[in-house]
Amino acid sequence: MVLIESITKHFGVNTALDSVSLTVSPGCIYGLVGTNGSGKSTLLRLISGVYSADGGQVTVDGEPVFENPEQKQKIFFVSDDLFFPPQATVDDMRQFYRAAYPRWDEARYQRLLELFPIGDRRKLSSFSKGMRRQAALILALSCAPEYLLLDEAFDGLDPVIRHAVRRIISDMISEYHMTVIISSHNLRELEDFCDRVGLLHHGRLLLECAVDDIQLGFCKVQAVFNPRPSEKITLDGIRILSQELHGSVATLICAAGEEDALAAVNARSPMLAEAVSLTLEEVFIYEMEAVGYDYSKIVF
Ligand SMILES: Nc1ncnc2c1ncn2[C@@H]1O[C@H](COP(=O)(O)OP(=O)(O)OP(=O)(O)O)[C@@H](O)[C@H]1O
Repeated sequence: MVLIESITKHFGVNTALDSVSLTVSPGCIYGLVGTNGSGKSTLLRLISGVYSADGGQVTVDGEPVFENPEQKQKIFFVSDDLFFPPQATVDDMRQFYRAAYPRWDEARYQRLLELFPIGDRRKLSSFSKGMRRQAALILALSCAPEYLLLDEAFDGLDPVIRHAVRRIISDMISEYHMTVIISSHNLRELEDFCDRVGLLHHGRLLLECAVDDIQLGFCKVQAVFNPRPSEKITLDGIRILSQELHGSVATLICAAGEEDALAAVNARSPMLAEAVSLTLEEVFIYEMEAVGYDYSKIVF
């Protein structure tokens, strides 16, 4: 289990993470989403023990990771900014990781090389961006880590490879009791892939929930009012993330399930009201608008 308790990280005067707490349960695929510079990579680096925290603590299975080589053997971090030694081939990296990770799975490595035939004798520096990503993922999965941390790791992979990698990871979770934390801006992909998501903005955790609960926790209600409301609509006990009024039709984005939101809207006696669920991407955009991160009205 990954336990993050009130973690804070500063870079000079810049606060990259501000008292973030969350728990990632074993066997979970946890998606980290957020605006650019919101602290996703910093959080992954703290979990993997690359950085030490300035406040709070991160533990993996009850132990800190920073300067703890034994704990680090359980964790594989695929950075968004891949680094390989300039002359290295995939085979060189295999030898390096095989020595570093006790659960290295040679049969899986060979199988992955057959599936993704990038060649293990060519210099990694001669690979395309997508091929380098494939190499990093082949090596990461062959290490069979207990905790796999992926920082925008599917970036640059073609759709077929992305799909294949997602399937392999899902299979490995049960086979190796693996836990995955992945950051990405591809919310559609995370929605299909993850069990839970955390939404970061300016170093703070704005939202944390199970992906299945998004449908229970958010919806869009469209309602026709006659007469047209003269003021902003408020609903008893329901947070409205965004609202628009076009003529007599109001569109309300509510932080509530469809049933509760409809009941609250119907209490205002509209002529007609209906609710639809939201995607993760819509929840992301409306939550961001609610905290002033709103580019929707910009016109060039
Ligand atoms: N090594 C560093 N030195 C100084 N500042 C840093 C460093 N790493 C991150 N930061 C700052 O910390 C904040 C969070 O950065 P981070 O890379 O964690 O964001 P992110 O959510 O991964 O962003 P993106 O989605 O753009 O990749 C940013 O303001 C960034 O400038």
